[in-house]
Amino acid sequence: MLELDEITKVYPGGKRAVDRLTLRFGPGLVGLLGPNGAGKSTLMRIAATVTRPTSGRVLFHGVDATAKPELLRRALGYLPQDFGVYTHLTAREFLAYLAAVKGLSARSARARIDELLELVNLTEAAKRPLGGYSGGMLRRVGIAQTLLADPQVLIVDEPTAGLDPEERMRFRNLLSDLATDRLVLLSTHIVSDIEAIASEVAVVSGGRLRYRGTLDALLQAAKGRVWEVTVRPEHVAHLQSRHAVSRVLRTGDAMRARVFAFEPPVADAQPVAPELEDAYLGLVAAGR
Ligand SMILES: Nc1ncnc2c1ncn2[C@@H]1O[C@H](COP(=O)(O)OP(=O)(O)OP(=O)(O)O)[C@@H](O)[C@H]1O
Repeated sequence: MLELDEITKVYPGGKRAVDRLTLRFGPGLVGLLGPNGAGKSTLMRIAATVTRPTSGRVLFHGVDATAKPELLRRALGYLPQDFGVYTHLTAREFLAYLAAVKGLSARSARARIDELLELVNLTEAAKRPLGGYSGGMLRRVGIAQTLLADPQVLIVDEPTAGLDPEERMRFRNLLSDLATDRLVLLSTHIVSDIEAIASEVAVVSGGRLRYRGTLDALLQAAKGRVWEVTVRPEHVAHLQSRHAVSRVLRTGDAMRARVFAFEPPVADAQPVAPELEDAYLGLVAAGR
C-alpha cells in the first residue's frame, strides 16, 4: 500500500538524517522504533509528504507521492510530534474547524465529529476548552483529527510522549483497534509502546534500517546473547562502554546488569532469556 523506496534525507548543513532506507507497508500496525535522533520524525514527515526527501520516492498504491502527493494526502491522517491546538476552542469547535479546512461539508462533519468524540472517549469533555485538557486527552483530540476523513494510512509520531501509564495503555489500545483495517505507522523510542500491539517492527538508528520483521523473530535472534552479570558499582560505566546494557539494579553492595553480547561479557555471566528491550538495544548498539 505504502512504500518508502531508497529514501535519503540530507538537511541543509549536511546532516544525513535518513540514509537509503526502503520499507514497504500493508495494513496493520507497524512500530517504527529507534533512539532519539535516529531519523524517525524525518521519515514520518517524508511519508506524510510534509518534507521532501533528498532522493528516493514515496509510493502509494504504486503512485509516486513525491511527484503527485494528492492521492496519498487524501488517504492520510498524520499526528506530528509537536501537534498544537487552539486552547480557547472546545474539542468540538477545534475538530469542526479542521474539518472545514479539509473541505468536509458542515453536515457530514457534525456526524463524523460525534462518532470520533465517542471513539476517543471525549464526548463528555467535548464542550470544554482544550486549554483545560490533560496530555492524554489532547493526544486523543490529535488522533480524532487524523480520522476526520477516515484515512487508509495513519501516521503517528511519538504519540505517547508525556502521557501517564494509564493514558499510555488507553492510547495503545485505541491505535491497535484502528489498525484492523488500515495502516498505522507508529514511531517511538519506547519498546513497551509497541510490544503488545505491533504486528511488525522496523528498527532505525543513525538514519538506517537495522531490522524489519516480527517482534518474535527479533526476540529469537537475541537468544543466547543476553547475560546477567554482577559487578561492583564502579565497573558499571566500563561495562556500558563495551556492551549494550539494558537494565542495572542495585543488589546490596553490588550491581546486577542485563547485557547483550555474543560472548559472556565477564567470566561468571549467567545466560538469561532475552526480552524485547535487550534485543532492541543490542541491535542499536551493533549499528553504532
Ligand atoms: N530541520 C533540521 N535541520 C537539520 N537537522 C535536523 C533537522 N531536523 C532533524 N535534524 C537532525 O536529523 C537527525 C534525525 O532527527 P529526527 O528528528 O528525524 O530523529 P528522531 O528519531 O525523530 O528523534 P527524536 O525522537 O529525538 O525526534 C537528528 O540528528 C536531528 O538533529
